[in-house]
Amino acid sequence: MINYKVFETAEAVVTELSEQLVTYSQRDKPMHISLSGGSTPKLWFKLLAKDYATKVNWNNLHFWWGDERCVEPTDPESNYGEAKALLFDHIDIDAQNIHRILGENDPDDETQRLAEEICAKVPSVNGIPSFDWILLGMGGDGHTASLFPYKTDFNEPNLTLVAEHPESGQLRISKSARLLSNASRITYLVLGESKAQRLYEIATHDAADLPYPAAKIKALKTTEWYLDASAAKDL
Ligand SMILES: O=C1O[C@H](COP(=O)(O)O)[C@@H](O)[C@H](O)[C@H]1O
Repeated sequence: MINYKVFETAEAVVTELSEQLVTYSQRDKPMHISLSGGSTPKLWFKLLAKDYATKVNWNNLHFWWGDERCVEPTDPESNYGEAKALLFDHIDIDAQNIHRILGENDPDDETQRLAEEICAKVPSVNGIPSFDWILLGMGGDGHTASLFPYKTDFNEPNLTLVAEHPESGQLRISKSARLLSNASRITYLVLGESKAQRLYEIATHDAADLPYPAAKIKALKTTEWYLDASAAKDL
């Protein structure tokens, strides 16, 4: 049974996520949170910068990313660059709490460096690092992070990998399915009508019968889908 949380508007979705971020930030230990890229989280970042800058205990949170495009951090395609412009430039957070993927570096070297940084900083469960909360998006083709349909090895033993966008050929660095699945909690954040058909397909088929990484990757404890009414219209 897929765990859907449907809200009337996109604003209501990101308000709920913001309140949960406040709660995470009040825990008695540092929390490791992995952000999604692409366009969907922009609304959330803007709301956090506007209304939550002083409500969140930012320095109890460590931010990571599910994936990054192999571009400079100043490139409009950079997932980190977008989060920096919309959120991190507007809040008081220590630079050491922001663990960006260095998309400008050699992808193989960066993949290795990133895995080492994750192992050094994120507490392990079952022998590998376990993020407290991973936010993931879903592309219109069913990809998540930079794990693409028909291109993803779900048994990949490494924690991080280099991926290639199937259409543009753009190189990406991504957490592997193994690392994503070892999170305590995964929240898929999916907004807008353009994702409705893919969501319907996921809702009406066994994940095993679908090629979509977003349908297959689940966390250790909680996997849930935060949707606005437009995205959920066919469910
Ligand atoms: O390329 C990517 O796509 C997905 C979905 O992006 P969106 O623009 O449809 O929200 C995103 O989750 C991933 O991090 C990103 O690099």
